[in-house]
Amino acid sequence: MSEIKEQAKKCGVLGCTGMVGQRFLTLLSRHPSFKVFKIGASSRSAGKPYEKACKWKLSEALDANISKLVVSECKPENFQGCDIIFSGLDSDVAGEIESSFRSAGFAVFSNAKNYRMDPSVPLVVPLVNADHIDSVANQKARYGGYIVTNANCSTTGLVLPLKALMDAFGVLKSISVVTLQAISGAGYPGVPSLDIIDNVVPFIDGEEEKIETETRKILGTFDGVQFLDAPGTNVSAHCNRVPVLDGHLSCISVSFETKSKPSIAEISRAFEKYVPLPCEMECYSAPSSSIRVLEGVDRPQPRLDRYAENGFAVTVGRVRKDTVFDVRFVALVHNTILGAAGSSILNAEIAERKGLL
Ligand SMILES: NC(=O)C1=CN([C@@H]2O[C@H](COP(=O)(O)OP(=O)(O)OC[C@H]3O[C@@H](n4cnc5c(N)ncnc54)[C@H](OP(=O)(O)O)[C@@H]3O)[C@@H](O)[C@H]2O)C=CC1
Ligand SMILES: N[C@@H](CC(=O)OP(=O)(O)O)C(=O)O
Repeated sequence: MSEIKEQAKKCGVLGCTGMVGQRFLTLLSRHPSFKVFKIGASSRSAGKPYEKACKWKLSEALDANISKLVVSECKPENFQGCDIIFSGLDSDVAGEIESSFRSAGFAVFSNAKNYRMDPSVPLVVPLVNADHIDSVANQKARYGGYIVTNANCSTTGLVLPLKALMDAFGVLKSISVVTLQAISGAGYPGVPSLDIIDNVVPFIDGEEEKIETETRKILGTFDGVQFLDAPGTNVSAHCNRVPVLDGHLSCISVSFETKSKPSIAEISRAFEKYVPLPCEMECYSAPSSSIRVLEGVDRPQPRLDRYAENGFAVTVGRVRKDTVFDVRFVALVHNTILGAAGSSILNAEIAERKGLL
């Protein structure tokens, strides 16, 4: 766009018409140093102005300049001049397209599942394992560019409170999580209305496996060469789709390996005191408080709490003793903000601070 300032990073957004793509454009439209420069989607949308190509689903109106941009096909040559590529691509096509952008030398920040468990690609929940971004030097040497992935949206809402507990009390032995996931998580048009209205669907394809495996990589370490899974961290997940627009709620129970079990007050304090790296670095999108703890007996709730810290925090409530595990609580994450586009943007802010852009 013509008004892009000299010092602003020019951003390309792949998958711009989808639920995550719409969130990218909204968040980037008010970003002080990242500006939308090119947008891409499928050949069905390419060649059309964004306002014609996209079925806009967010309550906030989009910036008029962005809505007039013409959608391109997702080919690296159409994104020349971009400093950052954000991807909200469907996973059926993300693998090949993102790899072509990496080979063309771009820094790609992806939401898709394709490369999350790749041993050379960091899986970064920015409020949890920002240090894993350092590993992109290895990809740069091999491919010219690099891919940084962020996690499955439910995984993101889980690992943030788990990381606070790990830092405070050591290895987490066993974790049980039961999710209640919003329909925007399934993309657009997503779950048929006849399936979800007046209903709960107790199955989301592949979701439980992703939560169980991604959690160990994210809570693990990067030793300069490879990613090492966190010890313990045995996760059992049940996933359910519920008739909520945005916001994934999780009921979580945790057992610690340590014999001296922390009290409920100590656990609540560990959530509140947790300060992740992007907050220390004062990244623009970092929340002032990354885990918000609520006292109300019936909180958090998606409708009331999903926009805590502009959607960049996880809200925790009902922290209490468990009769089988050591502690149980409820956590809420905004699935398309911290659970998707917002985390990609924070990852790019971290990469910028580290001189990797
Ligand atoms: N929704 C969420 O809460 C979360 C989603 N994710 C992941 O983020 C990604 C995007 O999700 P979401 O926005 O919900 O999905 P949507 O289905 O809403 O959007 C998919 C996007 O991919 C584009 N696309 C589809 N086929 C092609 C193609 N052949 N070439 C180029 N572009 C194509 C679509 O463009 P067009 O309109 O032209 O078809 C659209 O822009 C997925 O990988 C998803 O798994 C991750 C975490 C959370
Ligand atoms: N499957 C998630 C959203 C998503 O697309 O996740 P992933 O990128 O891990 O497939 C949901 O339905 O809420």
